[in-house]
Amino acid sequence: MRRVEKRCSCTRQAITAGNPFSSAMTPVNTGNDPAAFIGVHGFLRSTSRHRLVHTPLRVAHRHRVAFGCRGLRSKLQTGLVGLPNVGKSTLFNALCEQAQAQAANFPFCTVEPNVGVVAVPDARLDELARVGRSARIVPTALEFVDIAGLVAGASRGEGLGNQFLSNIRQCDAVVHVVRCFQDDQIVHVAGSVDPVRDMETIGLELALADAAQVERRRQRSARRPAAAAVASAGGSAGARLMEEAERSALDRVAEWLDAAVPVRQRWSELSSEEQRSLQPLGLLTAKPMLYAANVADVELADAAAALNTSPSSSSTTAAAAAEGMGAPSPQVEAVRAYAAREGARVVAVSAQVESELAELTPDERREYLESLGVCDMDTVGLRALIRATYDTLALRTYFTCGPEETRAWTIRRGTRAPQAAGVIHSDFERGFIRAETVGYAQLIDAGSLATARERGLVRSEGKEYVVQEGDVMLFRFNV
Ligand SMILES: Nc1ncnc2c1ncn2[C@@H]1O[C@H](COP(=O)(O)OP(=O)(O)OP(=O)(O)O)[C@@H](O)[C@H]1O
Ligand SMILES: [Mg+2]
Repeated sequence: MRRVEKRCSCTRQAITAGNPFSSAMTPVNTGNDPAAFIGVHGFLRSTSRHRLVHTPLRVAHRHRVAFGCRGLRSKLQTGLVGLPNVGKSTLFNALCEQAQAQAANFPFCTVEPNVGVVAVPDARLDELARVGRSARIVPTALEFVDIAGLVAGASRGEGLGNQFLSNIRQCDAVVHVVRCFQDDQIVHVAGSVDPVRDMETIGLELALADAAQVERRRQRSARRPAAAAVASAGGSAGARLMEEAERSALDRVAEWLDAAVPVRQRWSELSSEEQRSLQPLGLLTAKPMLYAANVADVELADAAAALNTSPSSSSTTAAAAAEGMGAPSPQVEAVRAYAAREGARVVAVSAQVESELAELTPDERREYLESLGVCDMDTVGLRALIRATYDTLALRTYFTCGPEETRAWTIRRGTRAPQAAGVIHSDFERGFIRAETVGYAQLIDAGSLATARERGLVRSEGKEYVVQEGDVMLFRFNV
């Protein structure tokens, strides 16, 4: 078995997103029968009244993007957060299958945040492409951001300063990377490996940063003229209500943070006005978060077997034994128990294994993973982490499928059909007429769009339709 030495940066070119499952990017059966295509060419023809369109656009993969340009971002960003030297950049490189971030055995190796585009694995794409005889597959993608390590006191400017907290503020979700691997050669800023202490340290710094932010906001709103006075001076009732919502939200959140409770844990207790009033603050502990337990290579199989059980289960040892795996290490068990108390999800990864896999041929990968006792990479490592991140962000996928391509699109839960169409192009939203829609399972079962139509499975959905996970859609629009 070839073991790969630690990669240094700049040894490989940035490569396209989609490589976590690059086989899915290769063309599938193109077929010769246009009539058999889903979304036949007629859908692309313009008529005087309207056009029917399926995915004419090409995916715009980016390898480096301007950080913090929220208005320009097309993809949701997830920040990799944690203490220095816990493996964030190694994981980031593996996620992006590129060595664009410098990963090395010294704390504060990363200073500027690196941003990479990562394809979201989805086995349904292959099936759809087969049915649609699509020339290619385009998965949907997320952006990951490799953020500098935080240390105790970061909220007061310790370490490399609390500007890194503002890097986290720009993200939509957080993956907290926790070191569970023992290796005397790899420096730990606190001198020993203790994942729960590390989780508390980072959690506390984020809570302190939020508390300071909330306090500043409270002081500012105290300096504002009282709402009643504004109202009597002609201020709108809506503005007054919003101001009241903000005051009460700030009071409640300050109380939770005082007790070191992450805001995300109690977010649903806030009214929708209170939630809206807090949005501009970008509170760090309000962001969806999951833990990535970074384990040693030999621990990966056992850790994954333990952590893939439900976060609320009280013990994983029995579950692991039932799976025929060994018990997880005490570190992994401690991470699982801590996360369970918070109701957070944990995914086992080995940044080291992932970075080594990226250097191997498919046969070598299989051999290496088997030697580690890992049979199914979908349930451990990066694929599991990407999927878990997607779920943590409460995202949904719908598909478009035609001879040119089968493609996955990301929307937030609860998105209506016109806004879902707008993810493809703003014209589709502006001129939305209706969406021809069939569920993924029904389409696969029917074997072709024609058969699905014959069976009455293709519905014509209007502007109020809330797009469901796995919908396959064709948008009819007129601009
Ligand atoms: N699972 C693992 N097992 C063994 N070594 C690992 C593992 N994960 C990461 N490492 C090693 O830990 C060291 C630190 O990794 P890396 O530079 O990715 O940390 P980082 O969290 O990005 O640090 P910083 O915050 O300083 O940027 C590297 O030498 C890397 O090879
Ligand atoms: Mg780093």
